[in-house]
Amino acid sequence: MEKEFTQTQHRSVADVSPVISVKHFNLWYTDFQALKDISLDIPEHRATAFIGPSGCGKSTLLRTFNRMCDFVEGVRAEGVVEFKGQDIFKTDANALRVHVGMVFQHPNPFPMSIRENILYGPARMKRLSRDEGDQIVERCLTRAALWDEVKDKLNQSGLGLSGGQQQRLCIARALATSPDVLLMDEPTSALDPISTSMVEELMVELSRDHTVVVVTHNMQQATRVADKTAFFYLGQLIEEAPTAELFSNPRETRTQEYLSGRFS
Ligand SMILES: Nc1ncnc2c1ncn2[C@@H]1O[C@H](COP(=O)(O)OP(=O)(O)OP(=O)(O)O)[C@@H](O)[C@H]1O
Repeated sequence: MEKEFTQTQHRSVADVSPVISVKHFNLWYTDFQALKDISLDIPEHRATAFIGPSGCGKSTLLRTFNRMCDFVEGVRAEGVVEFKGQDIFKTDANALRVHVGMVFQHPNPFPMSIRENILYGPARMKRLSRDEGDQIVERCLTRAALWDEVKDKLNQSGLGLSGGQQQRLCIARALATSPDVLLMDEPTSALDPISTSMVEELMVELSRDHTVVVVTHNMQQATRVADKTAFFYLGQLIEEAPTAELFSNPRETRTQEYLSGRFS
């Protein structure tokens, strides 16, 4: 039987430069204010978790980081979000998404081969030789801990893989443009425990040379993978701290109540 992933060795987030900086950020869906005066730094090459009850704005903030919110009609934002010191609303959104990749809750391979899934992004950035393509495919699938399972069927459809394999394929696809930041929106909520464990291990591994930001409803997952955790409630950032500190010694009453299961 596979061993459950049990990482709890958090890395320090003190004095780590932020790769994303949010300053007094507000966001409205038409008249509804979903994010209220958020200020937060995302440390580079660390894993950060967003936790909080349903509807508190975690996914909205995550989707802001690569301007996915641009696709929603009626969205209005105020305040600043910087990626590597540049205001993301003053840069080209497609260029931003090359550097800030996304993995969704439900695995969503494109209806094409495993190889084509991986090369989808890179092939749009430059013309690739067969060798270059092969190298990217092997590097990304190896990084996503999927190479050994699929190396003999790279030309088969990505849709033919199991749910857990599909999610690792989506992670490999997100890695193919060599992003600095990987956004993950409840990436294991549709997966079985073994696949969940593999993806959690991957998040920790990837956060050594990428920045990982994960939205999760699973408190144990946040403690296992994240170096820093931010707790949101009704569109506000209530508290952010190194993960061990936030879970063992929350400062705010609402954080204490949420962590002790008094509301969900
Ligand atoms: N496209 C949209 N149009 C209008 N309102 C939206 C839209 N997306 C989200 N909202 C609202 O904004 C608020 C924050 O939603 P969001 O999905 O960011 O919360 P969340 O904390 O990620 O929730 P969950 O944990 O359930 O995914 C909710 O009240 C939600 O109904």
